[in-house]
Amino acid sequence: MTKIHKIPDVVIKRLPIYLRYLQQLMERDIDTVSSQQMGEDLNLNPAQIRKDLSIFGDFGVKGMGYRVTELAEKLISILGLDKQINIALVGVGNLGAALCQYNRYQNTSTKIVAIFDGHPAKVGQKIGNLVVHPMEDLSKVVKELNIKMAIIAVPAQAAQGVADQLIDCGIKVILNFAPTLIQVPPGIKVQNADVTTELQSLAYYL
Ligand SMILES: NC(=O)c1ccc[n+]([C@@H]2O[C@H](COP(=O)([O-])OP(=O)(O)OC[C@H]3O[C@@H](n4cnc5c(N)ncnc54)[C@H](O)[C@@H]3O)[C@@H](O)[C@H]2O)c1
Repeated sequence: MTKIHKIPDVVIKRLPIYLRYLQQLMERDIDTVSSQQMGEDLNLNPAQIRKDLSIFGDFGVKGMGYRVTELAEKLISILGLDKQINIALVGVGNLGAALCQYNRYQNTSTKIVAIFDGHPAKVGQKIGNLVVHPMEDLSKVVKELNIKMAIIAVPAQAAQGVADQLIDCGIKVILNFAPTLIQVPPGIKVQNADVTTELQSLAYYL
């Protein structure tokens, strides 16, 4: 499917939320859903949902709402999840190992397929069915497994260096768990995952 460019990041971030919700409806054999119902269940504005989805085409059926399976398939295609996306993870410490174990049990198209660590004691260790590679193998393994997405789970002071190495190897998108801002060249996408800032913004509602 041809990608529609310049979709706001906030919209792209909502698509997997819609998809997970639609998949839950499919498990319950629900065929159609209105934007009103989606809004209520997802705690989102129905007008916002209609606006988001209309960017990608006319999926709604008047008086019926959205056909659940059809919309889920469209979202899978839009997000590029109709094929397996191989992921490299760098930093197999507490967080990296946990992410790796979690990912193994997920029946999703995004899969951690190779793990790397800079510490000699970590190299060769088995986490689930994956063996920790040394950083020296990064370029070779990334190319062999056609990896374009990576997760950074190293300490903050090592994150930029790791990001640079990943980009040099051909990585295009990075999920960064280190609490630091990474500088990347144009064309590379970084998303930061930070439990602390999430908690801090939640504190406002107390
Ligand atoms: N975003 C979040 O919500 C969240 C939550 C917990 C931890 N973190 C962050 O995630 C990161 C990892 O946390 P942790 O508790 O797993 O740390 P950890 O010390 O247990 O693990 C870090 C791992 O990175 C490896 N490493 C260090 N420098 C490296 C380099 N240059 N190249 C390759 N590997 C290298 C270490 O050998 C170690 O195995 C930290 O930046 C931490 O602040 C984020």
